[in-house]
Amino acid sequence: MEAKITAENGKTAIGKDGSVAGFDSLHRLLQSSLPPHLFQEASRLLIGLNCGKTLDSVALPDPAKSLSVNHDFDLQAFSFRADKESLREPRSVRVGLIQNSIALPTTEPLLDQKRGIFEKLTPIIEAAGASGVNILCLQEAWTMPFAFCTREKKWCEFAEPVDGESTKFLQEFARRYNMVIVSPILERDVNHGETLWNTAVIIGNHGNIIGKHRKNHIPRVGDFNESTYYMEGNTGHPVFETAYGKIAVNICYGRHHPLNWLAFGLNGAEIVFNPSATVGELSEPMWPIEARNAAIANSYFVCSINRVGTEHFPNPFTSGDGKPQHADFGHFYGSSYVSAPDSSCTASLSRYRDGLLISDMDLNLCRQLKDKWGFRMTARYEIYADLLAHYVKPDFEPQVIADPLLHKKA
Ligand SMILES: NC(=O)NCCC(=O)O
Repeated sequence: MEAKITAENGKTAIGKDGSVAGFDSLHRLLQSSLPPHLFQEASRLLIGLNCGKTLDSVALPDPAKSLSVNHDFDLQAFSFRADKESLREPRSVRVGLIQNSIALPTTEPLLDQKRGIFEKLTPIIEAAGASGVNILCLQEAWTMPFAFCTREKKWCEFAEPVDGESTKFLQEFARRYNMVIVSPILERDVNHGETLWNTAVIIGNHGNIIGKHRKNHIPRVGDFNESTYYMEGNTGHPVFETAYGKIAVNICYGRHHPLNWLAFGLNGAEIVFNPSATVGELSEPMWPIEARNAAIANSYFVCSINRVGTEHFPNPFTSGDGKPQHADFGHFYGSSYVSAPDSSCTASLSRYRDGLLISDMDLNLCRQLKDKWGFRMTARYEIYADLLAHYVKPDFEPQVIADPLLHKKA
């Protein structure tokens, strides 16, 4: 495709459809615009090298490819290597991430909207199953539009108990494909007064529910009025030991909190999923950095997922910034990707199309990076524990040593 780049003087080249000047992603734009040797160099600088080489793409089986063509979703697959070890076998796992737009307008009956998403996701989950994915993760609050900008309470009807309809829907696939599935939903806790939480349900590869994790950090930024709906999570930083490795879930806004990432690492996570819902104007420059940095700092893989498209709501709302009322959040820019502990990462999925990103990873890479860089050994946790223990007390005073000359009269 010809590049139609129109960005000038700070004007954006993002198309109405959410494309980058007609391309699915920045990566695709560069690939199409640069001569191959320059693209290779740009790629090396932008997404790094894994064990000294560019990531290999992985050939997927024909049924998966046909599903992506017939149901119009982006399908990409990559493979991360690790060095061969003498005393341990490779620990290879195939991970799948799904990003998608909603299926029906937000004005349709809620049940139709939810079932529409189930229907839309079915071929994408089947493509993951046909590709032999071991662990699959969906996007944040995947069963519903991301209505938390509206502050209207009718959207609470989408909330489900951990063993509700969406879990039952996914348990079938988990059993059929021997696949662990991470399912981020709006949870209704029926045993505690029907309270609401933003929760990831972990479904084991036998269709069993292994456990759940509730989002720790809730945004109070822009139109993200999520604190109107549910409370800060109370499940700590659990790591789930699955048939395919130790996994954890850092839900969306938690990615801005380095200690949140650290805590999952301290509990032994090898892969941390970051199912998200975030929009271009707010966070797009942060998106390629934060998860990748977390993967490096904590010697684990991070799988970042963002939803796709612009969701319009029936009633307009304001953002408290003096700007005119509006009825959408802005564009959810997709761009799901995987980061490895050696600082390499995959190209991202489309900025505007539904997609399935598959990544093979040898989990031995986590310990290899710990041995190489020694971040855990050099971390000096005790001095930070001491600082934090003081900081949370009301009588804390910052350790500031002022230049005595600063306050002397001339
Ligand atoms: N869903 C959510 O927490 N979004 C907050 C916005 C952001 O973190 O980019």
